[in-house]
Amino acid sequence: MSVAIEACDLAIGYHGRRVGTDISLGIDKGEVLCLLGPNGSGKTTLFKTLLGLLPPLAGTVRVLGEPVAGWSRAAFARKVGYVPQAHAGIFPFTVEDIVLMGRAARIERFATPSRHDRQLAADCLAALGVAHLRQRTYTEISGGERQLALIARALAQEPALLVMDEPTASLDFGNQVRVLEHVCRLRERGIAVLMSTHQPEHALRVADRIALLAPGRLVGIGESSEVATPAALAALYGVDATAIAGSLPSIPLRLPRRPAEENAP
Ligand SMILES: Nc1ncnc2c1ncn2[C@@H]1O[C@H](COP(=O)(O)OP(=O)(O)OP(=O)(O)O)[C@@H](O)[C@H]1O
Repeated sequence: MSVAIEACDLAIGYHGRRVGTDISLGIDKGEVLCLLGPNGSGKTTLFKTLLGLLPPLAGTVRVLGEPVAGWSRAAFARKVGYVPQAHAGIFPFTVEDIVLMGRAARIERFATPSRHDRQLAADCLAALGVAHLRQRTYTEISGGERQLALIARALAQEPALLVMDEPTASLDFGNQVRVLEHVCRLRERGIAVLMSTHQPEHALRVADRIALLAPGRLVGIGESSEVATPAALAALYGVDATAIAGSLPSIPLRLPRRPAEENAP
């Protein structure tokens, strides 16, 4: 089974109000698909529907071959990681606690995290350059630091499929690059990644394929350089194509596979 997610003729929305219709897409293992679309076009709604957090208004979603509604939450959490848009949080957990929550589905009920779980949590934080935040209180760190903690939590899940909603939003330039490099590493390890971004240049750097979501419908999906053209992006965002052309990268970010990283978070 190489298909991680398959959505067919999906209609998405809330309480019967349709946000998007006729959405069909698939993601293979070891593939990065980036979703681009203007504010309010339905990216988060689509992600929540693909993850079974919102019921589809029509159509079907299969995750790793099974209908999304058929998964138990625990089994789903062992296979699928979700990085939501960073939220402030209300409970004063430490950052380590937040990351260990990613291990919850793998820890026996009533058991405490093992030495391995703690080491993995530390490794995930270190991989994102925020090992120093481990004992800090989640509600007392910056928005960008929270974003990195949520990505570390998803990595600690050791998922087969990772869905990330604007993972680079609110990150500084260095952390944006670190996260994008990490996305490339996940691909090398055979993990499927679905992510949204407001920065087409990020999508062009890491994605194998790009999907364009205009309000209400998918207007393009395919090979990144063929889909995210200046003309298509200009139409999607309602701006002049000449303003976009010079800002798009021509070289994708491809990291060499390093054996030592095979088992890294
Ligand atoms: N809980 C909700 N109930 C009803 N409508 C909602 C809800 N959340 C979002 N919407 C609406 O659904 C539409 C799509 O919103 P969504 O958050 O999916 O867009 P988005 O593409 O992720 O936007 P952004 O880029 O701004 O994060 C918008 O019109 C929004 O107002």
